[in-house]
Amino acid sequence: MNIENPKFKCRGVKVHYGDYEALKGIDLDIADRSVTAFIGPSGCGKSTFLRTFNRMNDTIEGARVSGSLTMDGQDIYAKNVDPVLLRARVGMVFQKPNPFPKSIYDNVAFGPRIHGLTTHKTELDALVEKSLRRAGLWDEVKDRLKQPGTSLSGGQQQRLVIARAIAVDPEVILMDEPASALDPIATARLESLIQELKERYCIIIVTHSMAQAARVSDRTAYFYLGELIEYDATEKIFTNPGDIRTQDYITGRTG
Ligand SMILES: Nc1ncnc2c1ncn2[C@@H]1O[C@H](COP(=O)(O)OP(=O)(O)OP(=O)(O)O)[C@@H](O)[C@H]1O
Repeated sequence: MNIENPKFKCRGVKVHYGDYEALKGIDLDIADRSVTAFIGPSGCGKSTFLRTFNRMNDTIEGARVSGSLTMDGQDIYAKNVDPVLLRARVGMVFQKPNPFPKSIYDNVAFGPRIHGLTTHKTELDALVEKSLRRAGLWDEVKDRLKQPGTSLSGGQQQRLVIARAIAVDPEVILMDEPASALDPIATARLESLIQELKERYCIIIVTHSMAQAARVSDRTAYFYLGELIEYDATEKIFTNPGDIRTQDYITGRTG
């Protein structure tokens, strides 16, 4: 589908694990300030593809990425790109909330400290508060910032991890099945947060829940066996898919 001024442009993106071709040449553009969902049966390559956007596949032994992937027109696999800096611009939230074994405050302050984003304690305090507010967690934790991040509920921990990503001022947030460990109430909370965050960030979400993709995303990409089968407005994908394989998946005949 045609997207004006895309945040990411992927052309012929392949990923191999050793000899195994997990992604077979993906062409797709991702819009800024919107939510893009990746769906498809288990093993189709959604998570593998998600990890290409912040070079997390670099950390997996035997994984090899080829093709072209640009962010704001710049090749993110160019030799002069520092993956650590890239990952601050393109944050990631995983399936299981993974707060560091530190206080709530220190979880959020971690990135800004490493990247030297603030010079004074008051500035850091303000940044921690702003990040927690944006992640919709401030009111619940403002009186217990010194307690361990792991003392929070699963849904709160997931929002803490989002606050930690937000603290380094990213442009993109990648989410790999972020609600799969959450109960329905925490999931609803997370979904409404995603809706708020898209006003500011480019969000890409991998989800097994088609209902969730339908609720939160603007565009949906359907993958099958390492190929992109269909990519369109979410409403179109779920009401009138153009490919029989997409239709089989959304109606529960595949996967
Ligand atoms: N580290 C790895 N080493 C070898 N093969 C891998 C590795 N990670 C993924 N794969 C393989 O690549 C393919 C795509 O996996 P991936 O995890 O991206 O799929 P997925 O669509 O996200 O699946 P799921 O929905 O089950 O999480 C699968 O066949 C998987 O077995």
